[in-house]
Amino acid sequence: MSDIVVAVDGPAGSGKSSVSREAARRLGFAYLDTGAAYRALAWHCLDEGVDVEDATEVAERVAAFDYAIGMQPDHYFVRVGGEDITPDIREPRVTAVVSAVARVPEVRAGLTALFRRLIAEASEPGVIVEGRDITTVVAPDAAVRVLLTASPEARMARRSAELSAVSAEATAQQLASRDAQDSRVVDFMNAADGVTTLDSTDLDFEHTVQALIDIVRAGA
Ligand SMILES: Nc1ncnc2c1ncn2[C@@H]1O[C@H](COP(=O)(O)OP(=O)(O)OP(=O)(O)O)[C@@H](O)[C@H]1O
Ligand SMILES: Nc1ccn([C@@H]2O[C@H](COP(=O)(O)O)[C@@H](O)[C@H]2O)c(=O)n1
Repeated sequence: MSDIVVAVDGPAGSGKSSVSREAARRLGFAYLDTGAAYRALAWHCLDEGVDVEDATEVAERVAAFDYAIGMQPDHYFVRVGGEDITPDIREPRVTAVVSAVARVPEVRAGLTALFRRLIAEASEPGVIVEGRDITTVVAPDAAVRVLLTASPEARMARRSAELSAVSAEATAQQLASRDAQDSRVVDFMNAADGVTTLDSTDLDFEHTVQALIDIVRAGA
């Protein structure tokens, strides 16, 4: 079991995955991308022809969800039923439905239990866990708790730069719509008590990684 748990939450495009993964790599920590599990379950529902708006049907898929994720920063993978679906979970068709899957209470309970098990099983000296409800629900007792934010304009510009095939307007609309849907389920826009806010609006990637590492070293 890791001695140091670092919980990182924040809105879409704030840099949670990329910054957490790089900080974990430099610290020699494990890294857990929790959004990948919600995405993988959404992918699985689409693959099986499940109506993602039918909460009962979606909930039925959680108990037997055969999921595996790589937690080493340099060996990241996502598998369902042994099939590697690492790139597939980022497809727009998955992103479009993941919030509907993530709002089902049985899904949240099942995946929260899975995340806690994965955190407990990590053997590295520390683990950085990122998502939307890590500081408040999954690991509220984490040694270090961070809300990674950036202005909507900065987040949209960063996401647009990644998705050259999609218009900036469409990207902005998708990001805002996902944040709006997800905010109905968990509050990741405001730091809970004891959570440190890291605003990367005016920081480049390198400075943001360094700022997170500094927070970890000061708090652990
Ligand atoms: N401080 C920064 N300055 C510039 N670009 C950044 C910064 N932080 C992250 N990025 C870039 O912004 C993009 C979005 O980051 P990332 O995918 O890590 O966000 P996220 O919060 O995990 O998003 P989502 O919740 O939608 O998965 C990536 O291309 C990443 O490299
Ligand atoms: N702790 C979490 C993490 C994610 N979600 C849901 O999954 C979606 C995808 O997350 P990404 O970080 O990969 O973008 C996200 O939009 C949420 O619907 C969650 O609910 N809780």
